[in-house]
Amino acid sequence: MTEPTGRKYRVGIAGAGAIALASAAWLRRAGHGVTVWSPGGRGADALRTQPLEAGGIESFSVSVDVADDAAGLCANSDVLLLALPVNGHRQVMDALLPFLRDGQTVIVSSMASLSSLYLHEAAVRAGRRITVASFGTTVLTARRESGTQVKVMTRRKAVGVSALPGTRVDEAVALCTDLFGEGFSAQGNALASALANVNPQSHGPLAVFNWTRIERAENWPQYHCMTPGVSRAIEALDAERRAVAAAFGIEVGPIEAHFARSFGTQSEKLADIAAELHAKRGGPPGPTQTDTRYVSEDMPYGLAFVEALGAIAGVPTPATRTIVDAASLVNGIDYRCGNDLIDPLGLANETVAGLLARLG
Ligand SMILES: NC(=O)C1=CN([C@@H]2O[C@H](COP(=O)(O)OP(=O)(O)OC[C@H]3O[C@@H](n4cnc5c(N)ncnc54)[C@H](OP(=O)(O)O)[C@@H]3O)[C@@H](O)[C@H]2O)C=CC1
Ligand SMILES: CC(C)(CO)C(=O)C(=O)O
Repeated sequence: MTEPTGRKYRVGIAGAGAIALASAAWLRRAGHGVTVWSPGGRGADALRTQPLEAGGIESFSVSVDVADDAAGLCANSDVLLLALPVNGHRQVMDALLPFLRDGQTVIVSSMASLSSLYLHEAAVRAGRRITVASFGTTVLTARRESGTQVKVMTRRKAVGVSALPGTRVDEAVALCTDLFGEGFSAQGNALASALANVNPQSHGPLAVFNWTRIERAENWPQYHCMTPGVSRAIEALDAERRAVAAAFGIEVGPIEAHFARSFGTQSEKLADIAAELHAKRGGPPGPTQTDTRYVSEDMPYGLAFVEALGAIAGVPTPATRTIVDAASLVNGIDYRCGNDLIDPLGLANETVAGLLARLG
């Protein structure tokens, strides 16, 4: 196991939402310097004058710095952490790129749709030697409660890390361990990280089959509403995710193992895991806005991406297609058109061997 060295870093966090604020609080408390940047410009304003308060599994408050723009964030940081929905990755990566320095590492949490490959290839074209590390999930789970308050629900015990270039993966694991503590291990490549992200497979059916609750802004405990039927749909999507990964020579564990690793669940069947989580935690509440990232992020960047990979590898993905179609129909948005990474990554003309070669 990699042990922390005790080295302290200046960490720049792009994002001011739940995971950005939770990570800021955890890193600052561990003694790292932290600067936060809200890409829209306003999300971190209150932190200029007030402390950041963490609640949930631990309660404490810290002070963090706030950057005015991408240039200020990069100038003040040894390491960058991207903590925002994947819808914003391309735009934020484009904003950061001119200011990244050789030797810097950018950690993408959580990564989907190979956004980290987009950044790494853009950096190479610009003559920059950076490392892009990816998690297919987050270290913490959290909800933002206000501009200065975040509720942290979990610190995951095990998180996989991949790197671009792939040769930098051990350094990426060591860096993450220095920042957050133990529990990080090397993941094969960035595609393994992207396909280890199970949010789309769980959030997709959860949102589609609870859509009236979302539209009516009802209070619905997410795991209580992950009923046996919804769990069956999630299992079907999960089987397709794993089949697509296998076609690229990547073995990803089943969603049940993800829940056991992240939340310590004991049950074997997904519906029982959901019941266990509901009994243990009662939450989190399901989303109550129709632009929830459970659809706006997880459909285009998660499920439509699995479909695109399935098309490359000749793996059918009918259950995934059904959920993307249903979400598109019910929300009046074609989620297959909403992924701004598939085109610049050139996935329409890619092959299995060609894509794997770019991840080395
Ligand atoms: N919360 C959780 O427990 C978990 C989250 N994740 C994943 O982690 C990532 C971050 O999640 P979370 O922090 O909860 O998300 P939030 O919705 O809380 O993130 C909000 C932040 O993202 C920025 N943002 C949102 N959309 C865009 C965009 N299109 N362009 C630029 N910036 C944007 C906002 O910008 P601004 O400041 O300008 O308003 C804000 O800073 C997501 O990929 C999510 O799926 C994964 C597992 C658990
Ligand atoms: C907290 C949790 C587990 C809920 O699905 C999550 O992954 C998210 O919010 O994205």
